[in-house]
Amino acid sequence: MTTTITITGAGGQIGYALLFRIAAGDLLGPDERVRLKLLEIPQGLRGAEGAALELQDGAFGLLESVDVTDDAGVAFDGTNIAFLVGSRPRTAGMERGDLLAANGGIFGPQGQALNAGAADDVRIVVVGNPANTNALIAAAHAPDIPSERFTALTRLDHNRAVGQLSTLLGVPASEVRDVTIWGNHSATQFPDVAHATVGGRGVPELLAERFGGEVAARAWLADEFIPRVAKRGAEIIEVRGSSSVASAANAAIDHVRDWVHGTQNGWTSVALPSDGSYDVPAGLVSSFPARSVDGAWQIVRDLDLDDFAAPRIAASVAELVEEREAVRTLGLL
Ligand SMILES: NC(=O)C1=CN([C@@H]2O[C@H](COP(=O)(O)OP(=O)(O)OC[C@H]3O[C@@H](n4cnc5c(N)ncnc54)[C@H](O)[C@@H]3O)[C@@H](O)[C@H]2O)C=CC1
Ligand SMILES: O=C([O-])CC(=O)C(=O)O
Repeated sequence: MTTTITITGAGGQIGYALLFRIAAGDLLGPDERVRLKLLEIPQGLRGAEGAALELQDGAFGLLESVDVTDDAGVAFDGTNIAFLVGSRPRTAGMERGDLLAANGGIFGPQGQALNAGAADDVRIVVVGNPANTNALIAAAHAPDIPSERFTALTRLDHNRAVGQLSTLLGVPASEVRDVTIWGNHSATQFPDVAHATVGGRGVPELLAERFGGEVAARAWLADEFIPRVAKRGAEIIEVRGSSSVASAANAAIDHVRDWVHGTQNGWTSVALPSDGSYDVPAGLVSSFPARSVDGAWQIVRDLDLDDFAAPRIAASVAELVEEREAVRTLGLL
């Protein structure tokens, strides 16, 4: 079998990190051949062409072809999986709101091109920020594609939360299960450990042991863990001098691999159009706990939300509603 995969912004940093992992089989496994389609704007084409030359030099056994184009119609024709990465990254001092106007205009035309040419089984993940609202815009321009095929990446936030717990509790990341990122891929997100477990024990209980009581554990969550995870993107920008790249590409691969092959080890976090669960307005692209079953995301339902969680989720959802209003006002929806 061969899968056609489109990567937008393929000449940029995350594109460069993604391409080689996909070609090496990290996305779909060692038996699935891939056809890569690299979309760039004219000024980014040389970067994508250079990456294509290096892909050739990698002599990847699974790589059937690589096409580089600045025409979205060509890039999305027949695509089975689309990574929408291309957009301007945030730089020091910028908040995601600043990116709405700068990047929102990219996703309407790309939604239309996907609608016109993508394969019937297309799966789309938006990485470019502001990712949730960009996915909302793209879905709104693709009436023939089921809206649940449009997702946005909060797996990086999820992995960051798992990484923090793994380090604190001194356990391998693979033992940390059922963490949830709720809401927007922004500083308002709510990384939730209330249902998380390690080795069959609840994380809240383990944190209470570690910090000497439930009150101290909650204080650590509110004052250290949540802001650390939610603002990790800014921390990386400050330390590296540019935004997350390899970890973002890794998360995008985790997201699509689990979508195609099914989630292992509990649930994960995915931003997808709400069906009204947990009082998130229907249609809003918000992050939820989700499992992939038979190739489709299913929101994990009926989790109890206490008075620590509910207002935090509501605050992030309110930000998504504001973003939706802002792009409506800009005429992008
Ligand atoms: N959701 C997430 O967890 C994360 C999202 N990001 C976001 O990912 C995006 C890409 O980041 P980087 O690769 O570091 O940026 P980059 O600037 O290195 O690459 C972006 C590429 O997109 C291209 N591009 C711009 N408009 C395009 C269009 N209309 N069609 C196709 N290509 C287009 C540019 O020419 C450039 O080559 C940024 O928006 C960044 O904020 C970054 C990290 C994590
Ligand atoms: O913070 C940024 O601008 C890049 C990003 O989305 C992240 O690292 O989570």
